[in-house]
Amino acid sequence: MDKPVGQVTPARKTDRKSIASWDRAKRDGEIRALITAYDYPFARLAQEAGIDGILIGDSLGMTVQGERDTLRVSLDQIVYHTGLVARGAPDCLIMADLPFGSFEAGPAQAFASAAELLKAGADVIKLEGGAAMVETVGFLSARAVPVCAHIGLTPQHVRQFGGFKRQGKTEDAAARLILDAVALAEAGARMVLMEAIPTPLGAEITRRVAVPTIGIGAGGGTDAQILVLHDVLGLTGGYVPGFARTYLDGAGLVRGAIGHYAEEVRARAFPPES
Ligand SMILES: Nc1nc(=O)c2c([nH]1)NC[C@@H]1CN(c3ccc(C(=O)N[C@@H](CCC(=O)O)C(=O)O)cc3)CN21
Ligand SMILES: CC(C)C(=O)C(=O)O
Ligand SMILES: [Mg+2]
Repeated sequence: MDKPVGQVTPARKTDRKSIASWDRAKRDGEIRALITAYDYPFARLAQEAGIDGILIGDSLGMTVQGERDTLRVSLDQIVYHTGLVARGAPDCLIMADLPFGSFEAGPAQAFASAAELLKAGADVIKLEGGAAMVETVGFLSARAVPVCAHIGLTPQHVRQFGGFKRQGKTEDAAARLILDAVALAEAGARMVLMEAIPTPLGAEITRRVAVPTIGIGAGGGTDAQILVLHDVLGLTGGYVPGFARTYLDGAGLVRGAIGHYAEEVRARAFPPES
């Protein structure tokens, strides 16, 4: 860690909320950083720390709800958490996940769900899927909904994949992901997020699409990086993907503080005598 805990980076003046600013950053070769967050205090801290964008990810099913996958997260839950995060980080790009079951039935279902997320404060909605989602992405894009297309390891496909498995490992699979990314961008996607794919493939897709790319476990060749908040802070109870980096022993700090408080109560050191 370079900085003491609690030190606040001065607010960044550069525009990081408008999608146009992300296009500009790609053009200028300026890399950007996103993180997930699910509530007001962490969103506020992320903005103060100078993060460019915040994702209200359906990973909250795992990090916040303690589930083993993301499948049971509801649209209402993402709407609720998006409101909290948007209030905490008004200067960051706010991206919200369309959860499993809220968009796959067709473009009309996707639009109704996406509209709820924009009303809750999202600047961009993210949906998982490749070629199968091209029509939906076109429909949303023509109707005022900025879309980020999520390809590669799409956790909502965990049953189909048979686990959280890295994608794009064969030449065929890599070629298909390139075609998917190009088709999604041509259909109107304003961003493409790639998860758990080989580094050269992440770089190749970044060159092939005009829109900004975001990578997680996709190597250093993407226009932006994203990680899950609880992994960064050392708060994830359970499996942390190998590509994540933990910058803080959050679990140790929190356990220590709560333990200290409980100890003082038992020792009658808290509350103080009045
Ligand atoms: N805490 C947390 N961090 C994340 O980054 C994250 C979540 N949760 N939940 C939703 C998805 C799932 N993620 C993952 C999970 C595993 C791999 C991975 O690389 N898996 C190994 C082993 C898979 C296996 O068990 O066979 C691989 O080599 O494929 C990648 C992304 C990323 N996302
Ligand atoms: C891991 C990121 C990309 C995500 O989709 C989430 O947090 O739900
Ligand atoms: Mg997600």
